[in-house]
Amino acid sequence: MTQTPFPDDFLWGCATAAYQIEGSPLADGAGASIWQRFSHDPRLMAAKGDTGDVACDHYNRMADDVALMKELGLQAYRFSVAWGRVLPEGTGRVNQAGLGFYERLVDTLLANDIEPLCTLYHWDMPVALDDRGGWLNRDSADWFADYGRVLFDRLDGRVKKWVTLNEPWVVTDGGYLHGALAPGHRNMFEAPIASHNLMRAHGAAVKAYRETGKHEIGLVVNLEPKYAASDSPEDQAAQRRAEAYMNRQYLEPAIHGRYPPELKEIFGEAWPDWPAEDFALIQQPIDFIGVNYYTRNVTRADDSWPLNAGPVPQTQATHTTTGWEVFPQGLTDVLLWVKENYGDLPLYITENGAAFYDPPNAEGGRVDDPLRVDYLRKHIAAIGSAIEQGADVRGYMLWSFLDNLEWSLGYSKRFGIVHVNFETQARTPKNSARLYSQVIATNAATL
Ligand SMILES: CO[C@H](O)c1c[n+]2c([nH]1)[C@H](O)[C@@H](O)[C@H](O)[C@H]2CO
Repeated sequence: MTQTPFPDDFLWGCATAAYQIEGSPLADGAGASIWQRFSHDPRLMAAKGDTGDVACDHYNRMADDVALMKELGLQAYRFSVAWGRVLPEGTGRVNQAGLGFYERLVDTLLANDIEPLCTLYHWDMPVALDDRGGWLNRDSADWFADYGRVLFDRLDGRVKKWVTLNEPWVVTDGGYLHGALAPGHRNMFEAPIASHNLMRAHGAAVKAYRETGKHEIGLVVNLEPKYAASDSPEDQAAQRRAEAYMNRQYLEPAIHGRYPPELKEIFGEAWPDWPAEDFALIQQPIDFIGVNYYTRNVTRADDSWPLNAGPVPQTQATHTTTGWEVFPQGLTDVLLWVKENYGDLPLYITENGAAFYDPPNAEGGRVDDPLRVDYLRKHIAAIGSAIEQGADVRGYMLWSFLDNLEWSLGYSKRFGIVHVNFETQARTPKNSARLYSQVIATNAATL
């Protein structure tokens, strides 16, 4: 066994999101979100009948869940706020009961020496705002900044690491282009507009934070490194298109104040001419980049796929139950890619994990998940390799603390290191949780 020590102040935690774990989406005056609407619509929801009405019942079990985080040795916890709990109409009236839940969560985390990392937007826009155009409305930047101010005013200081958006790419590709996620639109002309307004909202929230905030705020992007299938010009071009569309579309404007040129080629007439002043707003300086990494893509020119860029199946590799290749080297590569292309901003892995088949019930209080143990060992070692090569990685938020609602795929895809019996709500740490506790205790990767 070889050990790779991590920096002394490296932050080990887990990540979740409000709609995936909380349940009680309309409790205590909360306003419904687009995921409440989407999950209850059998025309839209792939896993029909799986809604966030109960989920992991975290809204009622928060104190016990934090105690379990403490027992496992977590040093940090990345959660998201349900916008509609705090602002039921999305703007204006503050619902103190909803804000109070997050204040209790933060205080309970701090009382257990667990650092809170707070994500403002993890996909659950209030329906009241979606009915006003949602991310298609340029006013969404102001709505989002005002929502951020409510949280900054109440929690900044106790929360010292803020995230504006979780994965704007998934929000627009899933929610506006392909319709697989809320709000379920399928419109090539809408996707760039939603995408651009999300980034304007990101910038507006960062700007609002700088008015009073005394700590750190960043952006979380999903990065899937694209490896050209061959040196052919066609495959090289396909790799560039795929990389621009998924991996550069948000970091380029946030860091460099521009879009990759490939996007106008990809969207054609659906790509607007953006007002120049928008980029000054979007490019507000941030304190860190959050990287969500799950897998890679070997990319070839293939006109049966969008962008004329399709995946080359890696049939020799292990795959997760979501169909993703297990490829730890991709995490090392993508962290170094961020450093090379976007400079030396501190990086956090804000999500990494895997869904493998786990039994619905824990037999005798144990859940053996060897594939997840192996996945975590190798991906944590991959981070160590990136750090050794100069990437300034500051922390790792494992996805996820609990088995939870995997969006339109429902409860069948289990990402948790803690098993949830959704009949009884019993929590059972899996063997991967025990491994993670060892990693945290030793502050090292062991392979
Ligand atoms: C396509 O992979 C993305 O990076 C991604 C994967 N995941 C995510 N984004 C989301 O941020 C989480 O809410 C999901 O539960 C999680 C697992 O699917």
